[in-house]
Amino acid sequence: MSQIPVITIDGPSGSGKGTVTGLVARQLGWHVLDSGAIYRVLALAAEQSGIAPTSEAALRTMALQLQVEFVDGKTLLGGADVGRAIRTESVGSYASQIASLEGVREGLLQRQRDFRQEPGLVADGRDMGTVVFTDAPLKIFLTASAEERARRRYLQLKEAGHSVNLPALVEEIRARDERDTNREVAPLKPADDAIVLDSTTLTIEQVVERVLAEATTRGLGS
Ligand SMILES: Nc1ncnc2c1ncn2[C@@H]1O[C@H](COP(=O)(O)OP(=O)(O)OP(=O)(O)O)[C@@H](O)[C@H]1O
Ligand SMILES: Nc1ccn([C@H]2C[C@H](O)[C@@H](COP(=O)(O)O)O2)c(=O)n1
Repeated sequence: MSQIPVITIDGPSGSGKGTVTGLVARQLGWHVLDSGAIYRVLALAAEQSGIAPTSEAALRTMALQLQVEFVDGKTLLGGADVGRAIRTESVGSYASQIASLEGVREGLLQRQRDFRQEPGLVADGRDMGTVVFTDAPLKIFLTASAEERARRRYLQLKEAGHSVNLPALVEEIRARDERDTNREVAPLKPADDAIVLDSTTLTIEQVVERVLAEATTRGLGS
């Protein structure tokens, strides 16, 4: 397998993976893979085409042909900017449903591995350490309580101008955890060799500092 280094950051929704991934990658000068964004774009495309979240064969074909690009901080689907549209809880929930299908995961696997480019990659998702980059020299499993994650998501969505309801968000996050953790294919769980970090009472800076310290210990990014 490739020797290009990868740091995997897996964990449940709202644990801070995306934020920490971006900051760690910036500090190291590495690339970023937001694998959840790819699942979300597929979910949006499927919704728009009226494909049911259970239509595995159609979703696998769509996964293999998906015209998704990440350009200058924008997420493009067939050239259209869908960065805002994919961030709703409804698309997140649809993404979580289709992500339980083996055909969908297979259809997206190589696309994710192609992000492994010099000088290195920080990969954010649910199965980065357990399936996609099993040989990563540093694997982090980032978590936080469901209430704290819902609170963070509430503030984030409100700030982005979405109308939100905190108790509904807690329920939504719990339902998504349940689906992501209990699915048969690539369930959300720490890799055996992952470092588990609970960020419930940590600031973003503290989490980033800890990840960078673990990277330094392994001689990464120096
Ligand atoms: N340690 C932290 N303390 C406080 N707020 C945080 C912390 N980590 C992340 N946040 C905030 O929580 C929100 C969710 O974080 P982020 O989007 O990075 O989570 P995520 O795990 O990538 O979620 P998802 O998997 O659903 O995309 C953001 O607004 C972020 O600024
Ligand atoms: N590697 C991944 C990334 C994402 N998913 C699924 C599960 C999530 O509920 C959904 C949206 O991801 P998010 O943007 O919230 O990180 O996509 C997955 O199964 N595997």
